[in-house]
Amino acid sequence: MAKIGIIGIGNMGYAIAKGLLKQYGKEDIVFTDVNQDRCAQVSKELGIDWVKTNQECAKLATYIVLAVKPQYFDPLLEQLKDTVTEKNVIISIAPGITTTQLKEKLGEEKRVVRAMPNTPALLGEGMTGVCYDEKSFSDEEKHAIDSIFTSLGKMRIVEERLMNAVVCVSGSSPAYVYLFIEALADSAVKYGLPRDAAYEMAAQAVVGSARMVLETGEHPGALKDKVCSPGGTTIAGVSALEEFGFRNAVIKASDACFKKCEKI
Ligand SMILES: NC(=O)C1=CN([C@@H]2O[C@H](COP(=O)(O)OP(=O)(O)OC[C@H]3O[C@@H](n4cnc5c(N)ncnc54)[C@H](O)[C@@H]3O)[C@@H](O)[C@H]2O)C=CC1
Ligand SMILES: O=C(O)[C@@H]1CCC=N1
Repeated sequence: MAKIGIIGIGNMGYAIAKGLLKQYGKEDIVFTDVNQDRCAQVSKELGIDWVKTNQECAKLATYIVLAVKPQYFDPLLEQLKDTVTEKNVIISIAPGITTTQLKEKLGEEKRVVRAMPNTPALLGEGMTGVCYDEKSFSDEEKHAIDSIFTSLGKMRIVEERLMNAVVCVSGSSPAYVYLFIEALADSAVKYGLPRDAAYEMAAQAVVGSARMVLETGEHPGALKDKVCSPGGTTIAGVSALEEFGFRNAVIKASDACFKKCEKI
C-alpha cells in the first residue's frame, strides 16, 4: 500500500489522520509538523509514526497532504519542490490556492490535487470537494484519491472554479453550525434547561434535521413547513428569525468567506 503523508498535524491534519484510521492501517500513514511536541503527542495518541522534516515525510509517502496554513505555503513548496517527484500525488487542502499556482511553485511536471475537507472528517462524517486534472492520474491513483476522501466521509468531484463555493458551504460552515448550536442551547438554558441537556438536544436537532434532508430527498423548505403548525410555536420562531435576517446573515457569511478565499 502506498503511504499517505500528512504535513501539518494541526486541527485539519489531525482530523484527516484520525478519519483515515477508519479505513487505513497505522503503518499506511506518516506525518510531520514543525511543532515536534505536537507530533509526539499525536503519535502517542494515534499510534502513527512521525518524522522530523517535511522532506523525510515526502520521501516516505506517495500521497502527500499539505495541511498547513496558506500563508506558509510559499516556503513549504520551495522546500518540497526538489523532493517530490512526478510519482507523488500532492494534495493541497488550502483555500484559495489553485492547482496552477501549486504547479508553478512545485514544477509543471508535478501532479496536484486540490481538496477542501472539513473537521467532521475526524469522525468519518466529513464532506470534501475535490478537483484535479483527470488526465494526469491513473485509474489506480484516482481510486486511491477517492478512497482517501471517502474514508473521511462523503466526497464530490467539483470543477476548480467552484472550490471557493465549497469552502463557503462545507469547509468553513461547521463553525457556523457550532455557533447555531451554542446559541440554541443558550436560549434553552435561559428558560431553565440544564446545559448538558441543552447541548445534546440542540446538536441532535441539527444531526436529525440534516439526515432528513440527506435521506428523504425532500426540499428543506418542505421539511420546514412540516414543523410549522399553522398559528403554532415554530412559525412564531421562524418569523422572529426572519425579522432578524437569519437567511440573509448566512448568505452574507458566505459572501465574506468567498471574498477571503479570493484574497489568499
Ligand atoms: N480547520 C479547518 O476546519 C479546515 C482547514 N483547512 C485548511 O487546512 C490547512 C491547515 O489548517 P488547520 O489545521 O486549521 O491549521 P492549524 O494551525 O491547526 O495546523 C497547521 C499545522 O501546521 C504546522 N506547520 C506550520 N508550518 C509548517 C511547516 N512549514 N511545515 C510543517 N508543519 C507546519 C503548524 O505547527 C500546525 O500544527 C489550512 O490550509 C486550512 O485552510 C481546510 C479545511 C477545513
Ligand atoms: O478558516 C479557514 O481558513 C479554514 C479553511 C476552511 C476552514 N477553515
